[in-house]
Amino acid sequence: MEIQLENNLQTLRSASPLVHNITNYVVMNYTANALLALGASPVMAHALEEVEEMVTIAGALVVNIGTLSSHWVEAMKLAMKTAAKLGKPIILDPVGAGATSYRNNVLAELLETAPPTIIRGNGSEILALAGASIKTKGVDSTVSSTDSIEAAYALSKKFGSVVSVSGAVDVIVKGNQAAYISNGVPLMTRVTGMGCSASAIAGAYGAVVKDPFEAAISAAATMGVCGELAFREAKSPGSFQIAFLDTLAEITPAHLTELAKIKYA
Ligand SMILES: Nc1ncnc2c1ncn2[C@@H]1O[C@H](COP(=O)(O)OP(=O)(O)OP(=O)(O)O)[C@@H](O)[C@H]1O
Ligand SMILES: Cc1ncsc1CCO
Ligand SMILES: [Mg+2]
Repeated sequence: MEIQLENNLQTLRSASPLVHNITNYVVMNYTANALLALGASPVMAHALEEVEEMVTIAGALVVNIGTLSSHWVEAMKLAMKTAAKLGKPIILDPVGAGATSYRNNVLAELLETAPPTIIRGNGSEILALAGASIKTKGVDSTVSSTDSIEAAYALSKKFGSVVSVSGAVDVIVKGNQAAYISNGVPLMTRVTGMGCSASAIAGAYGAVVKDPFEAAISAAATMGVCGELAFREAKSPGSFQIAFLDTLAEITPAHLTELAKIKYA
């Protein structure tokens, strides 16, 4: 399988798609900055009164349940329903799945509302979403991405979604296909919002790349390669956050093909 990493980044930058995010208070600002830095156009909107219109003008919808509450859930459902009707890609980040029963129940409702185009979460979240009785430590994973491959396949088959599991190796699954991306640096787990940015960037690629498997791979490779490049400049959490944003803006398509480590199975 040949992924057009370079073309996809160029297309993202020239199209600058509007990405509609319903995301959490913790990462809202960082996620918007990450999308802008890479070349997309973010909007954060969660009012029930406007999500329908916003999805209509957006290229993709990213739903992140990080700091959910009941009003937001209604807006998430309406936004997902609208995106599905309009054929726009839906990215679901099941933040904290497996930590509380409220999160698990809401996720079940969201999955019933509309099947996501891409589900992007860490190992624990993907296991929990697939129905395993796993206890996620708040929003942090307690298992490796490679321990959730079977869960990722099961979810992909059940919902027809691409499932992207982040970790030391990112595992991306669609049907019977899998891609393994060995980029990134462990420091990425020491700052908040890297996973949420990965999901938002999957939305940006999803808006411009037809095949969601390819979009998810491009997003994970972009995150991982940017992590490695940023780590050349910054070795501590605070400065790394800033260096990572700078790198999203500075990364060239050639960097991606030079540094991305992708294997297919
Ligand atoms: N040990 C690691 N080595 C290299 N890269 C990593 C490692 N762990 C995570 N990453 C990278 O960090 C990014 C975020 O993945 P992570 O699994 O931490 O997401 P997450 O748990 O959903 O994050 P959050 O909820 O805090 O936003 C991904 O791009 C992933 O590839
Ligand atoms: C720390 C945290 N808590 C709820 S959402 C969030 C951001 C990372 O997912
Ligand atoms: Mg996360």
